Amino acid sequence: MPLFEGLGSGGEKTAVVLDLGAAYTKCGFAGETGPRFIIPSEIQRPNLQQPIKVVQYNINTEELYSNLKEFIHILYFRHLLVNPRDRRVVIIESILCPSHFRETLAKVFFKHFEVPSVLFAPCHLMSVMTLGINSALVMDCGYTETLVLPVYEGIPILSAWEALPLGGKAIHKELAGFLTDQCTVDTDSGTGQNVSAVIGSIPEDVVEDIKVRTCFVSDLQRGLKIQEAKFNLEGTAERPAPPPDVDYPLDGEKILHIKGPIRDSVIEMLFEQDNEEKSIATLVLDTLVKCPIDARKTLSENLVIIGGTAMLPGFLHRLLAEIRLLVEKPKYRDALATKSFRIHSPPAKPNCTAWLGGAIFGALQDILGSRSVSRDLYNQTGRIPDWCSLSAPPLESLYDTGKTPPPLMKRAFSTEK
Ligand SMILES: Nc1ncnc2c1ncn2[C@@H]1O[C@H](COP(=O)(O)OP(=O)(O)OP(=O)(O)O)[C@@H](O)[C@H]1O
Repeated sequence: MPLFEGLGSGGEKTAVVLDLGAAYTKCGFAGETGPRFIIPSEIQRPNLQQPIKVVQYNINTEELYSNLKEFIHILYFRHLLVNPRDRRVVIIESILCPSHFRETLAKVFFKHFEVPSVLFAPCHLMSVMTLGINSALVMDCGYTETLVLPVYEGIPILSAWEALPLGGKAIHKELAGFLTDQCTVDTDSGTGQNVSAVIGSIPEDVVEDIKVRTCFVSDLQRGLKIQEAKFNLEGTAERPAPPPDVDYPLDGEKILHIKGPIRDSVIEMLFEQDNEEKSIATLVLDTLVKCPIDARKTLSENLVIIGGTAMLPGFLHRLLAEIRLLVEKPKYRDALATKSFRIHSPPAKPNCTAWLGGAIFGALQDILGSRSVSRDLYNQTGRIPDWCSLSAPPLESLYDTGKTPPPLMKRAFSTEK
């Protein structure tokens, strides 16, 4: 329990802040400097060997409701150890989160856990809050995708977002392929054996561990040479000297020999341009081109990079070098109207920056009170305000006639009469 709660503030209890990511959930209390815990966004079912991912957008609502209910139960009663009815909730969400997912999540919180209020806060906007600035170009390079969204004077410019399905998931897939095709395993019965013959496929958590411990991002010159050698079918382009091979222990009894070239080449997929000439670096520039011309300089000088994949060693350095190379190309040179790019260092690790923004926002009790959706309001209307359902009737028109509507965002614990 946060220390300052016992100091007689007399107000409401600090809010729970939840960042439900596709790979990892970060959860803790508002006003704290980091999440209390980071756990995989998965649940185990006794009859299934594989864990079930909680963040899935293509399953039916009943199944999603049941998965979310089970997962949030674990959050409250195994990790947070607080009563859900006592605390507001701040949920960090992606702007690409489908309405049916956020509605099901809100239903779980309000109907099953009876929380007093819920606030959905966009992760890009929350990350900007950690720096005390109003405008920034935010790139989230997490598990499923890389998503760039500009925030100008505190308002996300939604029409300018750009995304690619490049993140941890894509890297793991490529790395798993390289490991099974190119590496060998030593066991008690012999050395240099084929990986798929000995262990079949490598589990994703092992692939992730190998990525985090052994892979890195090369600098621009080296990266370009690696790409050139990869796409040069005649074999005339020379690859730069690879890093040393690594022996990785598997199950405590086998040794996986990881080839050096895999360690640097696997991450290149983020920076290689695809058939449409897109990479994670072009996302930044394409977003800028879509922004009003007088906002571009402010945005390009305030880049904020969040998401766990940005924690790969060398990632930020390479991204900036790629951007500086691209701005000189004719496609961007004339269109951009800015050439200076700078990356902020937020006061948290990239995978927790959005959570920290939510924790700061959640600690501003008056603001939280006026911006959250209260349980009363939810019970009367049965839905939460959503910027993407603007064509639906306004919430006020949904109240029963003759009934006093609650204030749109009511303070659940207000002591005011
Ligand atoms: N120190 C690290 N070095 C490299 N990669 C890391 C590190 N820590 C986490 N990651 C990677 O970051 C990814 C998860 O990032 P993050 O927690 O931002 O994603 P998420 O919020 O769960 O997913 P999404 O943003 O798609 O919803 C995983 O692929 C993980 O392997």
